[in-house]
Amino acid sequence: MSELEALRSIINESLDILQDELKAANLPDLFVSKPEMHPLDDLTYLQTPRLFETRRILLGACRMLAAAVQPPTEKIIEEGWAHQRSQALHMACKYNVAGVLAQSAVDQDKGVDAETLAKRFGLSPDPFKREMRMLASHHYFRETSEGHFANNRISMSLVPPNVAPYGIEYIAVWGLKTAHCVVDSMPINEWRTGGQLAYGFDTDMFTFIAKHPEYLSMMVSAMSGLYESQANGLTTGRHFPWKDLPPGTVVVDVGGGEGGLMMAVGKAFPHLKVLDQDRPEVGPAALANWQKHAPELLAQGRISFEPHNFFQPQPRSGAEYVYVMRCIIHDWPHEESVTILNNLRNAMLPSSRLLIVEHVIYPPIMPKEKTPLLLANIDNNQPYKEISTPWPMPNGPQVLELAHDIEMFCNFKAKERTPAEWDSLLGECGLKVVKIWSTRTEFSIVEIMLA
Ligand SMILES: C[S@@+](CC[C@H](N)C(=O)[O-])C[C@H]1O[C@@H](n2cnc3c(N)ncnc32)[C@H](O)[C@@H]1O
Repeated sequence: MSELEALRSIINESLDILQDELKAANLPDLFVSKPEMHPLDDLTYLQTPRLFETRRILLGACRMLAAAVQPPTEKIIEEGWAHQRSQALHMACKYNVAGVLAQSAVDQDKGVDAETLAKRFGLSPDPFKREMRMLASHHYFRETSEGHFANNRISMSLVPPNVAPYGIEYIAVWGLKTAHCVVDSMPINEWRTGGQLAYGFDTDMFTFIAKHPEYLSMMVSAMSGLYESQANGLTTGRHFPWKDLPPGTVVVDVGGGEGGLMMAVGKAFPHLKVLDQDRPEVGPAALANWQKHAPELLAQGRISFEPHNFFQPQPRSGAEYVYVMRCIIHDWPHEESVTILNNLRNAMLPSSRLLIVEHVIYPPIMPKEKTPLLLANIDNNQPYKEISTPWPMPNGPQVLELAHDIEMFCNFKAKERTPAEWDSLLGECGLKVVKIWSTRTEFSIVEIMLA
């Protein structure tokens, strides 16, 4: 069978399974053009294991099919222009174009002409129209007739308070400038990160952005929105068995930020207490977050904040503690990561567990054997586990996870890790992996104990 034939059959079979899964979950078929969100677009929606895997495989197969069909030079040049798309999305978000087009006065069949929209935003009509047209050609909006634009399902996710606009602001403003310097940051003797070269600072990034409220708020909004929406997928008992932890266990979130993950854990598991450790200046924001979103946890005394510097010894040691770190180690170069992990290792007992929640990278290796499509074998009543990708698709596809990996290099000369890289780093710190739990989010949970 040729690659093209194999991809055709993967796509056909996966589409059938996708539609069956949607039907079984009482969900409408997926679509692009209608100006409304699909229930699956709610980032807190927890998909069945088979639905999640089917979408993952289908997307990978469609991307590979496009690579087979598109002339290679065209693909290379098209993707090289990706920054234009990113800036067009930035324009759409900055002026809340999708929000304006979602107003009830807008005729969704006709849309609004670019000139009216541009005037409202104080922009030149012709370039505005052309930016919108480019977005429409990538299915972000609809061009309903020449120069008239309306929302579709994709642009509806650009309407605040959905999290996508905050992500785009970070990517198109901060991320673009740091990415521009990434190649210059790669020579062996260049110690500076892409971010340091781009913005001209020589401290770590957290120190720099703490002094620049415009970047700080951009990052906090992008991270908290995206991270919070993943909490549901991380706290389901189907992944790490939180529910089996003994009553009274205290989950210590090291570098827990505004405490979103701990709030989700505390709400989902009433037998647990949660403790958020972070830099002292983060405490008031965490408290305000819980007062607003989880006053009951505060009243029950099950959630609290403790100032702690993770470069200092971990003060909480004992059988009642489970440690969590989400998106911490990936922010630090090797030496600092070892220090942070050693501080935790020194506090851990043989029975202790450390849960690192990060993007685990599975390299996109081409399959040597002809793995069949295994979607139909997935049992929705069993815990979620990634299936091997069918031939001829490479392992993965992990487009988002790998983008985060490069972003960690741009910002910190840090990284996301493969399972082998986790073994190596943890081994250096007297720790070892118990299990890597896949979740139906972009994160995995790496369960760790003393070696
Ligand atoms: C990427 S955020 C992750 C926040 C949180 N774990 C989450 O997933 O939502 C990194 C966190 O590390 C914290 N941090 C940075 N340096 C720290 C230090 N030396 N000690 C403790 N926390 C620190 C920051 O304040 C920030 O909250």
